[in-house]
Amino acid sequence: MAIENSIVVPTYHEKLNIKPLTERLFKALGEEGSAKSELIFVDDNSKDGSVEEVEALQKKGYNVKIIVRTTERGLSSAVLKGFYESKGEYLVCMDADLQHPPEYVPELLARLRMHPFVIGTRYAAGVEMDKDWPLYRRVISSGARMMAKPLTLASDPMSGFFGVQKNELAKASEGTIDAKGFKIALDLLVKLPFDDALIGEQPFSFGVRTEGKSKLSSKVMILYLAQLNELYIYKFGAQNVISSIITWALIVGI
Ligand SMILES: Nc1nc2c(ncn2[C@@H]2O[C@H](COP(=O)(O)OP(=O)(O)O[C@H]3O[C@H](CO)[C@@H](O)[C@H](O)[C@@H]3O)[C@@H](O)[C@H]2O)c(=O)[nH]1
Ligand SMILES: [Mg+2]
Repeated sequence: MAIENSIVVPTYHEKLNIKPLTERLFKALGEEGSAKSELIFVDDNSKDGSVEEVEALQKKGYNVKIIVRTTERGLSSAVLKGFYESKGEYLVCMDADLQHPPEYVPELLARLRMHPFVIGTRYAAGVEMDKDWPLYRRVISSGARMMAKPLTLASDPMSGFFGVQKNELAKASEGTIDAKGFKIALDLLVKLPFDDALIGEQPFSFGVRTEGKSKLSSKVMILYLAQLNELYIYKFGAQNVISSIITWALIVGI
């Protein structure tokens, strides 16, 4: 059966999460869904046994592969690499650490048949934030979300769980997608030409990381501000940055 769905997972030191993620994902997809889906890990040379873990899963018959990068590092560029190497038309990005529970993937894929882009959102009725997520991460996340409001209507543009149709990805002008940042969903939401009204949303409860550590450090906040600056200029033009900041201030009620 032809591959329709490609699930791309950036990894750095995630050996212990690879097997449970693969097993839970393909179980959730079921027999028919699994036959038309591939799972691609894009690893930045972790050298922690992730490759061997994937090889063992391949021997068990799972359609999974791992791309190991040795000359590049970074979450967004890893995701883009996976997208460009994928066979499917329906692309999903998710984290390895099970904070994006694989059981939501079939629903997200179904929505992706009807929307050019589907954002996994933690800000919806009936879902909740990981209770172990520290207060400082919640505060930063809320602030970051507010600052992105003028850029997109998506309710959780900071999310690392999303889907995009490959033909939409191909519409990005050459070299515009920023592979340096780590908020790849936000970048795509701003730069792909689809209308905001067409964005689909997949509510999900943010899970708890039980193996390994978060890779995102405080430096990420500075990178995010730089990314926001670039996106404001991209969307509103350099001369409009001041007025868009005023718009933002009005929106968030400062
Ligand atoms: N290849 C590669 N993968 C990376 C890198 N840095 C992180 N990753 C992978 O990217 C995924 C997310 O990293 P975490 O370290 O688990 O991030 P987090 O602090 O939990 O933040 C996540 O949730 C936030 C809230 O939704 C998101 O904003 C953020 O993008 C990320 O998805 C994991 O699978 C991790 O291994 C890197 O430099 N290279
Ligand atoms: Mg995580």
